Amino acid sequence: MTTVISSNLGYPRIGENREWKRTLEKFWSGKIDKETFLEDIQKLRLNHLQKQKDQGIDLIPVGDFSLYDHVLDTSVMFGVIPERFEYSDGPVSLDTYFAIARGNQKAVASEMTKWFNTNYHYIVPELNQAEPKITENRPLKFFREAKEKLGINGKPVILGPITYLKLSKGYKPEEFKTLLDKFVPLYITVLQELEKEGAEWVQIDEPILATSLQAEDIEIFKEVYEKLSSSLTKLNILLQTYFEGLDYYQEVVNLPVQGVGLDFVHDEGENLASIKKYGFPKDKVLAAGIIDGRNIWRSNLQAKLELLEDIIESTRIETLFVQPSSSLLHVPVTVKNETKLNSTLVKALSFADEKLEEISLLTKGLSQGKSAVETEITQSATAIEALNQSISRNNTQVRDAIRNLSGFSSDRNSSFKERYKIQQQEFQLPLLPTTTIGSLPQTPEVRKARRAWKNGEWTNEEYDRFVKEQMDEAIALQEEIGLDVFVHGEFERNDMVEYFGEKLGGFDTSSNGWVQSYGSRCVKPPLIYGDVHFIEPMTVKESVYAQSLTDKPVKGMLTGPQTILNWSFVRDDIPRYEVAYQIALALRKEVETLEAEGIKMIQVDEPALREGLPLKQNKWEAYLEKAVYAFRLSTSSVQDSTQIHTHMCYSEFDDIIDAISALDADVISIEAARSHGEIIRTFEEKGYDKGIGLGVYDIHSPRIPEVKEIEDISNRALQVLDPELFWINPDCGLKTRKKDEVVGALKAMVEAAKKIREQAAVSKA
Ligand SMILES: CN1c2c(nc(N)[nH]c2=O)NC[C@@H]1CNc1ccc(C(=O)N[C@@H](CCC(=O)N[C@@H](CCC(=O)N[C@@H](CCC(=O)O)C(=O)O)C(=O)O)C(=O)O)cc1
Ligand SMILES: N[C@@H](CCS)C(=O)O
Ligand SMILES: [Zn+2]
Repeated sequence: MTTVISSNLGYPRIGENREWKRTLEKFWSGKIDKETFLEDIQKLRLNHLQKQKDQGIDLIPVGDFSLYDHVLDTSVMFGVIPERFEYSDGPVSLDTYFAIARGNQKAVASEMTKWFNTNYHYIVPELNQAEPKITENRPLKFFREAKEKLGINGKPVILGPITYLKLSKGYKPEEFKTLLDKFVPLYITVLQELEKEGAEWVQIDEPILATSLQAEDIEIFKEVYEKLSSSLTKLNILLQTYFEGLDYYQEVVNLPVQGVGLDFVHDEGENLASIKKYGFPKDKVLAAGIIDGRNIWRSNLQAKLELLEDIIESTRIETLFVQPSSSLLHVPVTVKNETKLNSTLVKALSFADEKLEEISLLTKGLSQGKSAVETEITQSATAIEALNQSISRNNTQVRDAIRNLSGFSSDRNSSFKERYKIQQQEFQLPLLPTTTIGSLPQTPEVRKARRAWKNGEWTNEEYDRFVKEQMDEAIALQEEIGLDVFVHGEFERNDMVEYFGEKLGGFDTSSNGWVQSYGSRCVKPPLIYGDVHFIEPMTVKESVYAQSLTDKPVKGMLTGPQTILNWSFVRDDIPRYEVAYQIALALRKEVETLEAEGIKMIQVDEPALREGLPLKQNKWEAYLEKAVYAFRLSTSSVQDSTQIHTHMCYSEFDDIIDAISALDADVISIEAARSHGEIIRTFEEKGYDKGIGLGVYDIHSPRIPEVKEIEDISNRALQVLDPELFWINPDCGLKTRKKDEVVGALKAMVEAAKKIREQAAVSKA
């Protein structure tokens, strides 16, 4: 008989009403002092633990809660603090901790990047000549707190040494082993102290195991985990993987640890297949991640129980943990406050708290027999069936369109070269046209106005008038600055994805379904629950109005199919690519409407195209082919004279440059300011033969760049890119910046463009 234990991997930090975010921001702005801040935060942390306890979770994670980011927590615990923050010794202060994440007067923040293929961002550790040391045994601190305050014997969570180092920068590949040798003894100390304190299990997260690794990496895993294990006598190590199946399944499950956590949701069936083929060591615990930690759909408990029974049958293990497929960090807190969604949809949802309930129910079902949870099994099946049968999932027009996709061309009428000539004629733009990426500052005034409108304090007319006034100001400002191609400013949008979720059919938006994106910044991913379709124009009113104010071209501004898909919670009863095609067809109608209403440049942003890449490289080609097709489906029906732009804000570019070119956009603007060198090298090697704007300044910083800096960065790019095709623009949208920062920076950018044009004219003469 297998013993079954319920477990969790991590709980959302933000609180039911984003209390975490509000407390952090109050502290940062000096509205509360440190003591109040720490008290409020502790209340929240303990409340999260208590909730998990009340939900009947046996193994509750501790130390997963963070004041900003868990990778930063790991760096700070090991004293990995860049020199510019002037840390010397002893405990790391809150000021230093937040300075690394957010920068301060003297030092720029550390870089932030995507956590695997999620929309969560971590702070990249800078290892440059790091001499790591333990500044504080963080997991121990939170293990003690849970025990003392709530009587919980928690499961400390630590980011594993190999994943930590692989996610870091500031060292050469050949230095990896030497660095690891410095960190492993510190991990041993942390674990031994936990053991002494009475911890039974420690969860060591090594999600890097779910990516494409080399055989030598696995050898490193063997060495490291041998060292960790042999230094412990009682503490059990749970080696936790997530987000994909394991290529080196046999090697991983045979590592010298007491338990292995596998993702049975996002692995495309690979982990189960491996278990069936190779078995699972009987003396180890299998921690089965079977409740989706990254999506929000209620589980069919019957199907999940069958899967668990299959796992038990195939392994005959003594102990099984039932748990989510990953930390619940990636899903909102609770469905209970969702009072505005339709009842069919709301019954089919499961956020973090409901997922914990599902885990408890499955544990009970396995331990006490199915009959113990018969009612809940029926309820879950009924809720899911009702959504599947609903009219929203059976839209014949959408289904027919998807069946007949060949009826929609995904090719423009003419080649880029021919279009280029026609568009040059049409727009008469100067050499090196200047533009921005779309959003202008979302000031507190703009957010307040939207809140007033959403709360019913403002009428539609009042809100429309307000948005128009913002556009009047924005167009006048762009005239004054002297830009060549304008934007309307995106003042009407809460978010570049949520906004479309509010307007497209097949989508709904939750009231409180927030998830952390980076630091205190959250996003509210819309819910794609039905067949996606165009209802009415979504952006045309604003674009047409803004265009009416100027003779300069104003770009229509849309978010692309892959990005809408990636930043939404997507139905899981049909393939994701099919949903992307549905979105693409809806966007195609919007593009056609914009064009028909006289908008001659249309930008379709795809910042999440790269983030959506599967973690395993052998799956990239299939993904990219579909993502490129979806983009082309959205944009290809326009006339040759209509200029299609796209934008991507990430700098790792070289490995997907062919796919980017295949989008066949007339102009792409990409983030480049922080990694200009690398990008230029990519173009040196591979070239690029369509319109391109490399970001010439970093929009994440409030700093106003010097004209000379922008000139230099542009001139370097112009050594490898054709000046006839080169655009000058910032890295990304300007919504998070203040107005005066934006004006200063854009004026410098326009000035730099003028100077480069003058130099070009001189050298031509
Ligand atoms: C480009 N990025 C995006 C990603 N994902 C998206 N879905 N969207 C993106 O733009 N992923 C990668 C990056 C991540 N970057 C960011 C940047 C900024 C934010 C951010 O600022 N988030 C805001 C919430 C934004 C929002 O939707 N605001 C609503 C208002 C909601 C609200 O909090 N209202 C307050 C009142 C506000 C007031 O009075 O001033 C309330 O109700 O109490 C809106 O504008 O209507 C954040 O604050 O976290 C996120 C990701
Ligand atoms: N058009 C959007 C793109 C962000 S990636 C903006 O400017 O905010
Ligand atoms: Zn961007």
